[in-house]
Amino acid sequence: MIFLVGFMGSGKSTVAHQLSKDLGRPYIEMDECIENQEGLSIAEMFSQYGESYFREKETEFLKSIQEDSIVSTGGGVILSEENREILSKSTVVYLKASWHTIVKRLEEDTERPLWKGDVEEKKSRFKERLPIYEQTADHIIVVDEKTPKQIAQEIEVCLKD
Ligand SMILES: Nc1ncnc2c1ncn2[C@@H]1O[C@H](COP(=O)(O)OP(=O)(O)O)[C@@H](O)[C@H]1O
Ligand SMILES: O=C(O)C1=C[C@@H](OP(=O)(O)O)[C@@H](O)[C@H](O)C1
Ligand SMILES: [Mg+2]
Repeated sequence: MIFLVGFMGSGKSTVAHQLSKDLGRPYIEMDECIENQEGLSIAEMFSQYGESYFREKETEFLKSIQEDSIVSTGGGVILSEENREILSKSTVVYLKASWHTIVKRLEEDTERPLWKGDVEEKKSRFKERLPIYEQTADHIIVVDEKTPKQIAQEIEVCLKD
């Protein structure tokens, strides 16, 4: 299993798709699978049942993955110790994006419930999470100013090491 982790907008979903094509390996988009299982969008889960409900579903899903695949996680997957424990049994690749890159990419976003409102709040979430991504990762790929194809190629190189 290869887990892609990183902040919202770092490109986990985009790069998982690219990497899957390049390596000819299946990929799993966690957020989408949870949405399909629940029959609700993530935004609806947050507004109807709260963030903690989504986090429970995230952990349940993580535990249920069987197929050896490339997994695009949600940005908050590293928050729980239990999740980090599961990730630590596989290869974890952190897509490291600068704050500037994240803001540029998510400028138009209206889907992500934790990418809303006060910019300082969003920035402090970004800063709080940075060390956790770094501690959880086996490999760190800086993604700023790179195309998904370039990023996938860098990942392929470090997976061979
Ligand atoms: N390497 C990249 N260069 C430019 N834009 C990108 C890149 N990777 C992702 N994006 C764009 O950034 C946004 C967030 O990407 P996404 O893959 O959904 O990130 P994540 O899953 O980490 O939240 C999307 O609009 C996507 O098209
Ligand atoms: O960072 C987070 O806490 C979240 C990130 C989202 O996924 P992306 O990282 O793919 O945007 C999604 O799981 C949910 O909105 C919560
Ligand atoms: Mg995503």
